[in-house]
Amino acid sequence: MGAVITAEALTKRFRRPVKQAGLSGSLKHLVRPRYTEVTAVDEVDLSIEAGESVAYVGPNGAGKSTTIKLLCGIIVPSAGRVRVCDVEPHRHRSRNARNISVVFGQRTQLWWDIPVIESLRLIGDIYSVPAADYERNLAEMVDVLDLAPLLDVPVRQLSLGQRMRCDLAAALVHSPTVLFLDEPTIGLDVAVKAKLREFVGLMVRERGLTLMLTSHDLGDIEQLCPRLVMLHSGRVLYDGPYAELTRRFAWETKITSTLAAPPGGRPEEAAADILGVTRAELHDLTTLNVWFDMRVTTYGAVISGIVDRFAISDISVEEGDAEDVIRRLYSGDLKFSTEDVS
Ligand SMILES: Nc1ncnc2c1ncn2[C@@H]1O[C@H](COP(=O)(O)OP(=O)(O)OP(=O)(O)O)[C@@H](O)[C@H]1O
Repeated sequence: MGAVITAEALTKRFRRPVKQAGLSGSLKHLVRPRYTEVTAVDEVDLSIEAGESVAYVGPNGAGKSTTIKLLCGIIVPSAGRVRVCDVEPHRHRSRNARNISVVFGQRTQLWWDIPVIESLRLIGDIYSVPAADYERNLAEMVDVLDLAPLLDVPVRQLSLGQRMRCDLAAALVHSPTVLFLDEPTIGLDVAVKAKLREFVGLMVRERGLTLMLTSHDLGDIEQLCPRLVMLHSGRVLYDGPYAELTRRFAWETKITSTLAAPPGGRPEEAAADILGVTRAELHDLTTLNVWFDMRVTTYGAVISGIVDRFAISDISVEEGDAEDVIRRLYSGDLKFSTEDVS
């Protein structure tokens, strides 16, 4: 099967007003408005095949939501090309809407005051789902998501986990080709998270659903998405297998040393002086954490540098893994060079 989602040099720029603080700032802005331009999505290339599950990750402000909005046709690109199921989303919004579904962990698409089953029926009607397809779809989702006790309950009376299960069912009533999940497991307990992931995985396997997921939850990514697209400042920083992230980015390794006694002077500076060390921190008087770049030095050289400078009673090494890379990406702590940005 061919690509379901394609983006070529997809770019979205926003104009943001520049205002000085206070009343005079607001008045000046009224008289002579000034704007600055923000490039939220910057020449992004993407090609996602039917049935693929892709995690779309990046720190706050990286451009994830803006990309999803472009793919949903809610906003118009400033430059570049985008197609979802052979439709230009912003030009044919309702045709695009038939092919996609979006679930936001923070918001519901169900009607707050009416029973869940009524919402599902309404969605079926809006999308003109044939009655037999609707019944078959509903029966499968009620079964797999264990919805039977919830169908007659108004949405406002549901717990977050119950509501998310219903929201997922609602998203799939019209059998979309593409599902966008935005932080689907935020705030859910471990058991509900597991159930949701299992359900989404099943839909991908059985229905050939194409999944694009944004999540801060590494479990979601690890369990659902073999492929990961990492975004930073609107640009694609990495696009490849989840498993290869470590080789590419986890070159920073940590050595934790327990010092025999609290060191005098400036221990962090002394440690940072060792070739290849990227940073050093002292905790609880005698715990010294040193991070180094595996591409420029070796464990042996760094350990001997530490031993030369400090009296050590214990030492341990912690290699980075994919989880660590993503955690550092989200915290803004991931170090990468401009060559990393494609
Ligand atoms: N309507 C808008 N007007 C002006 N700037 C915007 C608008 N929407 C987004 N931006 C800016 O575009 C950039 C990307 O925002 P976006 O919401 O896509 O990031 P994100 O990766 O989804 O972040 P988060 O994880 O915080 O949701 C940010 O700098 C944001 O301030």
